[in-house]
Amino acid sequence: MASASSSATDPAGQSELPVVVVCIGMAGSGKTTFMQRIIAHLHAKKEPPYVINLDPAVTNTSFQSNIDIRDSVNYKKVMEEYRLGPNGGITTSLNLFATKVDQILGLLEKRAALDPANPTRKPIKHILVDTPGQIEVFMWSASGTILLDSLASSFPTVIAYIIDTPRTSSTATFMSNMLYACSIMYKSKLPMILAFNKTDVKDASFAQEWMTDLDAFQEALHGDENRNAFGGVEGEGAGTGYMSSLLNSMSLMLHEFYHHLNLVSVSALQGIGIDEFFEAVKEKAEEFKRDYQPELERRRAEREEDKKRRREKELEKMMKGMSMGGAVPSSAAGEAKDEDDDALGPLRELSSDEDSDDEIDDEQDREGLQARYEAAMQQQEDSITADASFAKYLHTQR
Ligand SMILES: Nc1nc2c(ncn2[C@@H]2O[C@H](COP(=O)(O)OP(=O)(O)OP(=O)(O)O)[C@@H](O)[C@H]2O)c(=O)[nH]1
Repeated sequence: MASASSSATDPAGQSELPVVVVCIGMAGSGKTTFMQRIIAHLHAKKEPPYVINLDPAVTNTSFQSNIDIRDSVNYKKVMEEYRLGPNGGITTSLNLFATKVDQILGLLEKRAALDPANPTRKPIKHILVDTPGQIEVFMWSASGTILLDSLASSFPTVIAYIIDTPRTSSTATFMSNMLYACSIMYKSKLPMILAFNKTDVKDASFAQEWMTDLDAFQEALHGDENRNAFGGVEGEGAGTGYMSSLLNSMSLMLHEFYHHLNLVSVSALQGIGIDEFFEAVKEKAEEFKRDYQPELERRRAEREEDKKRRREKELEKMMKGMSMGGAVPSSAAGEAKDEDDDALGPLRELSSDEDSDDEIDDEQDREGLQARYEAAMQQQEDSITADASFAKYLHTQR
């Protein structure tokens, strides 16, 4: 796995590592239109990006993805099989897809390097990731964290938070959006760009002012208060006084957080501000290498150590279990796999110039538990898929 720490080059030292831009935005913020716009922009610059769709529930996107979660996971089937609602279906689909994270990274690393067999093909410069509109499902799920952490441990990674500017122009909606952005940043621990979208309808200069001048925000707050914009009766819980003082305190707290953000005004519809957006991406990628990388490296080393300890413990337990009860019936592993097989298919990559070996088969997934156990003994660097199967088996043995 390439490490984002290895200066800015891939393991072979052949090319600059691409930047991962993860687009996050509330439903209706214009995330899909924005994705479409930045993809078209990069194509026009003859720097086609590598696109990953992580939204299993999206019915149609106006752009093509190189890796699409929908090719591997059947969201409707997941809901049916596990009797889940829409959000549970998205979470479980992401969980299933997260077991393929090593394969995804393998494909990305291949595309990030020069290909001696195809010297005319330029290594990719940008990896664009689309996420579900249900932000919390992605940001606060274990699989969302695994996917983000894995990307960030291999490539400089930046979050682009898309905001619906016309719907963020009151002090209360502005503040709630900023709190959301703040929670995403602290959860992901990644540099963030705020893309104020739809500026063809409403200019984002008010946001720029509120983020740099605390007095200006407080003045706007008093204005809203005087217009009784918050409703309610003072002193009765949700009334004017309460809301106003809450927003005031939050603005004091968030003022420090604003220093870490880049704000860009864009219109995905009209293509305004896209060059500025990519300037911000460049800046944030540098910031990632300078400020975020050391912390990520430390966390990754900690996780690896922890994983190794747990694996050794599990193997020890397994050895004991096998010597007492004989070999594990292969049907146990087979049954467990069958359950997932219906909903989870192999990872596919859309590529016009790749050989068919880019369609990664799941041969290893199909091996019995015994074979997986032996593989784990031989390879210390086994995949998450094997870990998950082990954990599943051990769980059933408890
Ligand atoms: N005026 C204007 N409208 C925009 C802009 N970007 C997107 N829209 C509109 O906003 C609406 C929502 O856009 P989408 O791109 O579907 O937004 P989304 O965030 O992907 O929404 P979901 O698909 O519900 O998650 C559509 O009607 C778009 O045409 C923009 O820059 N300006």
